[in-house]
Amino acid sequence: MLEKIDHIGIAVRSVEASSVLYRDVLGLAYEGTEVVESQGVKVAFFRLGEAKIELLEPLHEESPIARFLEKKGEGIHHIALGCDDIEAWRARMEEAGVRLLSEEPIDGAHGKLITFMHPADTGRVLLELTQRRQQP
Ligand SMILES: CC[C@H](C(=O)O)C(=O)SCCNC(=O)CCNC(=O)[C@H](O)C(C)(C)COP(=O)(O)OP(=O)(O)OC[C@H]1O[C@@H](n2cnc3c(N)ncnc32)[C@H](O)[C@@H]1OP(=O)(O)O
Ligand SMILES: [Co+2]
Repeated sequence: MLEKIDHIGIAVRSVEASSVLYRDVLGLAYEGTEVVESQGVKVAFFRLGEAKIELLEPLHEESPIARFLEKKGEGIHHIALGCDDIEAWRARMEEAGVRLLSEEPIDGAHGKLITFMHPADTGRVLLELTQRRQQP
């Protein structure tokens, strides 16, 4: 089943600059930054209850976040839904005619498995499925 809204992804030009609002003004619990080369991003997480805010800064011009910033500027980028079985949810979404943006689940931040779905099939909202890796 879907468990919660895991995080809201926000595209920013500078994680440092945007952290002032979420950490210092809003007082969200800062959980540090992480570079995820495969996605061409540096991310910072801020916890609020069960959900998090994920700030995403592009590492280079080919990053999907760089393209987003170029076309739309800073703003909400995606909604990530926490699930218990990402493979089952991938199959369910495909059955519903929603295109998946990767052949397999991919490595996300915090060692999670993630999958994105094409926004054209989800009402122009980029949705991400995220699942904790099964402990060995
Ligand atoms: C570090 C991992 C972390 C985690 O949580 O663990 C992450 O969240 S990583 C986040 C960054 N990675 C990704 O976003 C990967 C998935 N994204 C993609 O594959 C692309 O960005 C894609 C396919 C969504 C868009 O690709 P691209 O920008 O090259 O295509 P277009 O600009 O032509 O856009 C096509 C169409 O989609 C609309 N669009 C693009 N981005 C978004 C968005 N974030 N939300 C909603 N809609 C979006 C764009 O407007 C175009 O639609 P159109 O009607 O033609 O305007
Ligand atoms: Co995300």
